[in-house]
Amino acid sequence: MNVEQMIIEAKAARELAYVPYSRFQVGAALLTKDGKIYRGCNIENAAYSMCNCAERTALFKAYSEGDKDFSMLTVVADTKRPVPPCGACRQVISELCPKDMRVVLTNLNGDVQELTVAELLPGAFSPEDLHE
Ligand SMILES: O=c1ccn([C@H]2C[C@H](O)[C@@H](CO)O2)c(=O)[nH]1
Ligand SMILES: [Zn+2]
Repeated sequence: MNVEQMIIEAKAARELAYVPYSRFQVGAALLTKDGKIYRGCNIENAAYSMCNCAERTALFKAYSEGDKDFSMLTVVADTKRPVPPCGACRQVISELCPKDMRVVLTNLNGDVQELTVAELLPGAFSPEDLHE
């Protein structure tokens, strides 16, 4: 599975976004090490704080199906720059994905920014910090 195909998957996911409040559609695609793809879109709610981002939708779908080994995450939105994941998603990605995993951020203009999970959230609070 190559990056271009993963971006197509994220764009398809974006079409399903439920965004009556922000009108801001986001799509994500998460690739497992054995080649399965989980798509995610953002899903909003009239109780605004319940909104769930596309990245976390994809990750939670995979995790809840028992898939926990990931090799790439792509994210797309209609932004000027490649869409930057929010802080909450960076924290969740940081805990559930390998530190060296590729994260590919894009927009509808075809701009691409690629970074690793470690680069996405330097100094992340981690499970190792919980207990001495
Ligand atoms: O990387 C991002 C940034 C924002 N959103 C969602 C949250 C909310 O539904 C809308 C506006 O913030 O976009 C995502 O899904 N992913
Ligand atoms: Zn987010």
